[in-house]
Amino acid sequence: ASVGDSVDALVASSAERLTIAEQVALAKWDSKGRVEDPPREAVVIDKAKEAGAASQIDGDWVAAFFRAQIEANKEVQYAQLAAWHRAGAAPAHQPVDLVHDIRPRLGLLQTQFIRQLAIAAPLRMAVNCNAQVAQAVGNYAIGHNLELDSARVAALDRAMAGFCGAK
Ligand SMILES: O=C(O)C(=O)C[C@]1(C(=O)O)C=C[C@@H](O)C=C1
Repeated sequence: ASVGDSVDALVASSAERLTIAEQVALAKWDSKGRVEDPPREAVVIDKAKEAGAASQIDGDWVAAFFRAQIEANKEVQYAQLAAWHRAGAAPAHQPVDLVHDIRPRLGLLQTQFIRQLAIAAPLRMAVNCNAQVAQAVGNYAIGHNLELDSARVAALDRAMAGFCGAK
């Protein structure tokens, strides 16, 4: 896979992670739990840094990348929970097990992210990095018939916002 393709792959993984955010939101609707769980965020970032180190990926960069992924995840959760509060109910759904099902799925995705980050690493220092990432998100949106000004595309832009710059 080329470096350019790897940014497309990161955008696709980010979209997958945001789809899982919808399941997280359902779990939190049922449990009445808070969206933001700072100790859990610390665990997610520590694990990512550890996995990144094994692939010779800069720890500060991996941390910045996953902080953005987590922020986007919360953005999706807040929007969905508010929509369900306005509607008076969440959509009918099976029980969602955050700890035993959803977080492990996020963990599997993390492995995929690390692989893709290792390939895409040279691009983060490119002068046009932000433009390339924005373009990759735009291409994803077009390919999936998403309006560029939709909440989903905004969340994808947020999710990829930690990719460029720094070391
Ligand atoms: O695991 C959770 O509880 C989530 O809401 C997911 C997630 C994440 O993106 O990894 C997002 C927000 C929380 O603060 C912690 C982690």
